[in-house]
Amino acid sequence: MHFMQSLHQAWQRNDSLVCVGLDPEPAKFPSHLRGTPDAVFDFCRAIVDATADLVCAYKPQIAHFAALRAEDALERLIAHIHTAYPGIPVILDAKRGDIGSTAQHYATEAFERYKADAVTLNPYLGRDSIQPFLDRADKGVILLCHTSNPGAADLQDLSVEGTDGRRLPLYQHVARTIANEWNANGNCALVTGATWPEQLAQVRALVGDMPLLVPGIGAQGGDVEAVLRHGRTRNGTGLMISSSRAILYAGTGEDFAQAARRATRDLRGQINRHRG
Ligand SMILES: O=C(O)c1cc(=O)[nH]c(=O)n1[C@@H]1O[C@H](COP(=O)(O)O)[C@@H](O)[C@H]1O
Repeated sequence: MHFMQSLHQAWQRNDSLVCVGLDPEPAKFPSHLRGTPDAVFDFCRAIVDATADLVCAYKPQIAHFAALRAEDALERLIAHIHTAYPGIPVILDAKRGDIGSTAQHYATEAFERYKADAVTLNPYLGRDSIQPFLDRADKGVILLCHTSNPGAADLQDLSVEGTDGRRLPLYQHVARTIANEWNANGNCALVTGATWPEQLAQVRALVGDMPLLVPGIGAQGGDVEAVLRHGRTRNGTGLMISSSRAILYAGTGEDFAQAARRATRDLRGQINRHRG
């Protein structure tokens, strides 16, 4: 199924805009799992099994697996999500971006090796670096626009001259260019951090109903109410509100997966109260 189609269906079916980020950090695992041979997979699978009816997507972050030499666990985890919970889209958070010939290999990595439904990308190298992904109409192409970190302002807020000759912040030029020129297949989405609600509102105004991936809730302190007020579409969707640490490490004992379930359910409830 197309990423956009499965995302829309998951929003409805699970009545949820919550995306659970899968960012394994073994030092934070409960002690009964620490040091066991397949701890990364077992931890993440338990989180998925405890939350699959509460989410609109999962977002494994590739460096968290690669740094642990756990790419094999990532492959098995994504396969598990597809088999056990068909229709829940998997976003591979890889933030790739390279010249076209290399980008082709990154696309193969994301979609053929890992079988992700969508991937996060850095648009900085320009359209030809993204084209191999845009060409996959069935896959989601999620481009960084205004990131959640404090340093987002260093470059993304710089004033540039747009194609119409008027000046605007770089992130708005990125949003406009992607919405008007790169989204011919309707498979693009943008990353806009929850920690920058004003910028989120600007992006929403520029891109219509395009889905926005919004990290920065939970550990980074973003405000759920502000995200909904500035980012939701007219039908009260349009957002993948992502949280990793606040869900994964909500509990530290043998019942960590149940604690993650409670944290996910609470976040879904908080979001739904502001969906309008
Ligand atoms: O692309 C992302 O997912 C992303 C973009 C961004 O602007 N900020 C951001 O935090 N992320 C990712 O979202 C996750 C946030 O994790 P928590 O702060 O623990 O919820 C991490 O995996 C980040 O790499």
